[in-house]
Amino acid sequence: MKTFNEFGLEPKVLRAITEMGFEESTPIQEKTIPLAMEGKDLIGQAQTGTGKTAAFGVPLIHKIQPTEEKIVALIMCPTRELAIQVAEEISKLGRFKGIRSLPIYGGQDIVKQIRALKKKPQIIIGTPGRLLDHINRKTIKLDDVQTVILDEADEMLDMGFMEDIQSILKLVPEDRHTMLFSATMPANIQRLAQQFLRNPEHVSVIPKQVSAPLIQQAYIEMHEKQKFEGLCRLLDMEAPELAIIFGRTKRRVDELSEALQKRGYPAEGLHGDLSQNQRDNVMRKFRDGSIDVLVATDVAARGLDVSGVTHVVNFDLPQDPESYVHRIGRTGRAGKEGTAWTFVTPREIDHLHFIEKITRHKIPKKPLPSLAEAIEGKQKATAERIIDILQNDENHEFKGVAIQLLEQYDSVNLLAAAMKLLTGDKKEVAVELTPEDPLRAKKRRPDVRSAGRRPGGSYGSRDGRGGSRYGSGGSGGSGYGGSRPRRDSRDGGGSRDNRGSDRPSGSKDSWGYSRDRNSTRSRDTYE
Ligand SMILES: Nc1ncnc2c1ncn2[C@@H]1O[C@H](COP(=O)(O)OP(=O)(O)OP(=O)(O)O)[C@@H](O)[C@H]1O
Ligand SMILES: [Mg+2]
Repeated sequence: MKTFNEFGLEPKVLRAITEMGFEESTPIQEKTIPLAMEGKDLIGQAQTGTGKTAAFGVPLIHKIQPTEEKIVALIMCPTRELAIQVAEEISKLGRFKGIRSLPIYGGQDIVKQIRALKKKPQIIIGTPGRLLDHINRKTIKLDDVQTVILDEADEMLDMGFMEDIQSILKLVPEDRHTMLFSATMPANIQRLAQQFLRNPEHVSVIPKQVSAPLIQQAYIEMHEKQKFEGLCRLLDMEAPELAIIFGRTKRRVDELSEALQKRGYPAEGLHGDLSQNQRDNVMRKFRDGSIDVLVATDVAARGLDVSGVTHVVNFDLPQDPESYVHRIGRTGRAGKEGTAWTFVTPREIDHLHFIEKITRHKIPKKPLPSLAEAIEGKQKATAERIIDILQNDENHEFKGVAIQLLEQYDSVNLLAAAMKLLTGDKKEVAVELTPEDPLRAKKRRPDVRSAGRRPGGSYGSRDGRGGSRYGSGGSGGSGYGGSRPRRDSRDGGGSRDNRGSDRPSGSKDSWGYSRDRNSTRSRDTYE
């Protein structure tokens, strides 16, 4: 691999890269940085966690001049958390050069954003809904934008965002430099992308297998009712450093995070119905390790880079193969190993095989961890915690009382009692989750396509204030119909709950399957 010195980058950019701890470039960086520096339009595809952000960030920072007093680059991301994260990386890269960048996303005080915009950032990293708000208020002008980047491009050009992206790109000068990035790039989306790109180069460093190779994958077959106990056993057995558990719906995420807390796991939920403050708090706690378990909808599936995530669990099977690839890609990043478990109910096995087929990776089956394995794992983790304290914390204040106790009791019994307390067994706490319907392959209905319009067409839905991203739609095409029956809001959640989301169209993609847009793919209110 090339070192960053070999790209002809200016010293201030190199210094930032070194400070970030990057030595060699990753394959996608090696391929795209020179092309991007030449100003070539491109589609960059590489596995999750392989440094696509710097692949576009480095050449962008290299190109922009700090003296510029207008917005010259626009990066668009599908979720608020991702916009924040990408903005952070861009700001690190631009720090010595004095490049000003600003994240712009829904849920944040717009007045505050307007104030920050007055400082004349050169790069805006935003979610489409809020960007449009600013464009309409004339607080953001795109007339001078020279570079546009779509991170998670397949998601951004998919039905939910397409209209917004089109409206935004219409306002950017045509002779711009455009780059699209994602780990997945279905052919129909690539075709769509052509309209935004000029003679693009398709840079793909995807080997045979789409999912990242450092992720050990497995599935466990179990009934819906066994899932929660199964998850607790798995968490006990594996003792993750940090884990992300994906649930299908917002309700699921709420119930599951609460249930885990009841059982003594430091868990919190993330989904689009939370306030931005709540979302920020949950992410901050997860990043700093004050919680070990993040329970999330697909809002956390794309792009998020949290170091220390050793495990991903698909508590519910994802709807799309892409979603599977991105979800499990939250672990096994930047050369680290990770483990991904997927829970599959007997009726969903066909759907799992479909995901295997599309991602070209056979997922091995593992048994449900036994109670003995769970206990053993938990005990081992507790022992490790004790040893860790023993080795790192010399002067703790419990020594006096420890000496007293040891004079009165047997040392083994004493330690065993302390460990029992530490292990915090709360198995007796009863929890109940509302069952989810199984996902399964089923015959499609005949082609009944209709336009996918957002109800009301208001931008409000983008900020999680209600309204599904996708209006009513139909299914189209033939072949695989990986959908469940359409789910309506059974718990009064209405369209705020993503379970009613419909996505029209059903064209074949590069992986040779029909994307069923009438599916109830686990969509969240992304911005
Ligand atoms: N050249 C490099 N050397 C070492 N670490 C790197 C390098 N480039 C990026 N990284 C680190 O690798 C991690 C993953 O990078 P990044 O988030 O850009 O991946 P990605 O390809 O965008 O993944 P995803 O498809 O999930 O969005 C980050 O923590 C980043 O700081
Ligand atoms: Mg990324």
